[in-house]
Amino acid sequence: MILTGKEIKKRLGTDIIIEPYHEKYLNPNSYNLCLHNELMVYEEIVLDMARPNRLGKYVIPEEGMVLHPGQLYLGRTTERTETHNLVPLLEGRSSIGRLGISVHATAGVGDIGFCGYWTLEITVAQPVRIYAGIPICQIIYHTVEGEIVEYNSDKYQNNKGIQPSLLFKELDPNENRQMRLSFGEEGSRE
Ligand SMILES: O=c1ccn([C@H]2C[C@H](O)[C@@H](COP(=O)(O)OP(=O)(O)OP(=O)(O)O)O2)c(=O)[nH]1
Repeated sequence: MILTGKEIKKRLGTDIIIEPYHEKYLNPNSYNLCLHNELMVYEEIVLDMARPNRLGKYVIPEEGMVLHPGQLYLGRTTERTETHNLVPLLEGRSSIGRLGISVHATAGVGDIGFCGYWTLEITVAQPVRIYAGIPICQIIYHTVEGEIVEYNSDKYQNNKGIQPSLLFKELDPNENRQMRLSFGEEGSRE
């Protein structure tokens, strides 16, 4: 079941922490989260999922910043959230989607126990000017069934800001090479 706005409000300070919280962002069954003014853009032409990739940092100025199609922008929410006993889901807002702006790349599901700022994987369908501080997405809370094991990852838990992919942390370089060899890469097939 999805929590209503009133239930979200009732659980503030216990199962749900949203900092800062503003009543005006509470919806019938979600809460709007705002865009921070920091953005990051990968500087590599080809990203390597097995290694850290270089990033450029930008600050969205007062007059806004034009985002362009074909580019991935990593942003983050202004709000730090903590969720216990519920699954937090990150979703776009219709008004933002109607401008051709997507706020996540297929991964909108958060974990029970996730604490931190949400990293946004922003792409746009056509050039569009964005501004910091706008409510860009919404958080939805799902009740759960079954025993709970809280999220406790060394990748994204308790983050302090935008986090690029840390997938490389879970890849053992030797295991990874073996996998590539078995798929016939690196010039030989095993
Ligand atoms: O667009 C998103 C989606 C999720 N998260 C946060 C909440 C979530 O709890 C955490 C980890 O997400 P997920 O479990 O999808 O990532 P993973 O790559 O599987 O990481 P891990 O191995 O740490 O679970 O990142 C974001 O900041 N942005």
